[in-house]
Amino acid sequence: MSTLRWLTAGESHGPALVATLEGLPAGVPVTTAAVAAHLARRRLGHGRGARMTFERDEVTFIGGVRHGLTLGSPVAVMVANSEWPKWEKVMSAHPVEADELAGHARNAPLTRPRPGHADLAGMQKYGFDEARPILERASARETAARVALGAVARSYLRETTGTEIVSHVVRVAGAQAPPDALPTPADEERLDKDPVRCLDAGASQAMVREIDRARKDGDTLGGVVEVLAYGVPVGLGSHVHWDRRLDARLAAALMGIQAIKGVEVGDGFALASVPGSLAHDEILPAGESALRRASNRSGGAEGGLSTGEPLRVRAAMKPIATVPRALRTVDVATGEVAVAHHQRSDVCAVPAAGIVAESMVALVLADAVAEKFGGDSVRETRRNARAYLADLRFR
Ligand SMILES: Cc1cc2nc3c(=O)[nH]c(=O)nc-3n(C[C@H](O)[C@H](O)[C@H](O)COP(=O)(O)O)c2cc1C
Ligand SMILES: C=C(O[C@@H]1CC(C(=O)O)=C[C@@H](OP(=O)(O)O)[C@H]1O)C(=O)O
Repeated sequence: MSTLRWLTAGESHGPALVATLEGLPAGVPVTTAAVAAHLARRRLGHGRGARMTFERDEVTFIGGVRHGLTLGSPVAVMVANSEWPKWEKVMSAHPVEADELAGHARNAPLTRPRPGHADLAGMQKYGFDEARPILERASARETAARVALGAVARSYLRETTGTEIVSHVVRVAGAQAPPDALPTPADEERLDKDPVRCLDAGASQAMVREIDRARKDGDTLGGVVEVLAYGVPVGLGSHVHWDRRLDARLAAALMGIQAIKGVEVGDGFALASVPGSLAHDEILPAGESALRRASNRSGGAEGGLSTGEPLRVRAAMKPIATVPRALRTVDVATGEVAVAHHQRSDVCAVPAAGIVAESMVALVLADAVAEKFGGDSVRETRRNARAYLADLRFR
């Protein structure tokens, strides 16, 4: 049940990714520069692989935007893969011999499925005898399309409810940020400059060291990202049905990111080990017609509804599955024991996953805002949101 509908298409080494977003009102400011800026943030982070250094994301709006504003029609955006000419033969309909590829053996059938990837189960399910047709779509290259749509969703949120989203890395393997280092949107520039998007300098250096050690050891790492949304109005989502709960929608969206294996809302798993008297956020008066919370352990969501406190969600990423010190597998062409296919890969993509997580949170919140406040123009949505907030007995 969604007010906004969105889809992506495209393969990792295909000509382009495309994404559409339907249901936004007219008048949302959207520029290629703003989308490109978020795509650039997604490419960064200590531990990213060689591909990030030479490939470029080329953004083109092909529908729904005119003179920098949405029209109310579906928004369609294309992110071209600048490496396409090098991959055209590999991806072409007619297989070519490996030696035609100027020394690259990339078109050799990938019959040694990589543990931790969709390779093996995908080949079995879709009836392929090699992994290429599976890995092309399973690849996290697809997240570029989501970040492009996320940039549009962020602009809609900023214009209608003033909501701003920021993320940071709270863990890379054994290196952890201090629990009190919560960033605000004012920290975004600093975070974007940090090699692992961590506010605490000591923790950031420890994370970089972990990544360098893993690279040296031919290994890979995962970690945890946290996304915060400030200025979320009270009452997004609903308690009335499981699929309308804001926390459930956020969890599904974050779990839908490649390699995310766990999601927490607020204090999440830690709440399971404390008594109720230390688990909730007491409600206190704050003047005549305002209330405040003594804490924000809930992460801004109670009973499937936003509380008006900052929204706080975390996502745990497993280590990159293409491990240079290649894992054991079976060559499905021969049935022989083998090592998994490996050419190049990220060592750690946790900072990039943070940008993708920001985008998913933006899309979920944009959907919940569109559902609650409606409107065919941004002005109408903003008016509806302000009228609702002004009418609350307590703020
Ligand atoms: C931003 C980002 C970059 C990634 N880069 C790589 C990579 O270079 N190599 C790799 O093997 N996996 C990479 N992954 C993870 C794989 O796509 C993912 O582990 C794989 O699809 C299987 O994960 P799943 O079990 O969650 O589906 C990346 C994930 C993200 C979010
Ligand atoms: C291209 C991106 O990420 C890719 C995600 C990815 C994977 O297996 O998920 C594997 C790598 O690509 P390749 O197999 O071509 O080296 C990453 O570079 C990107 O994020 O834009």
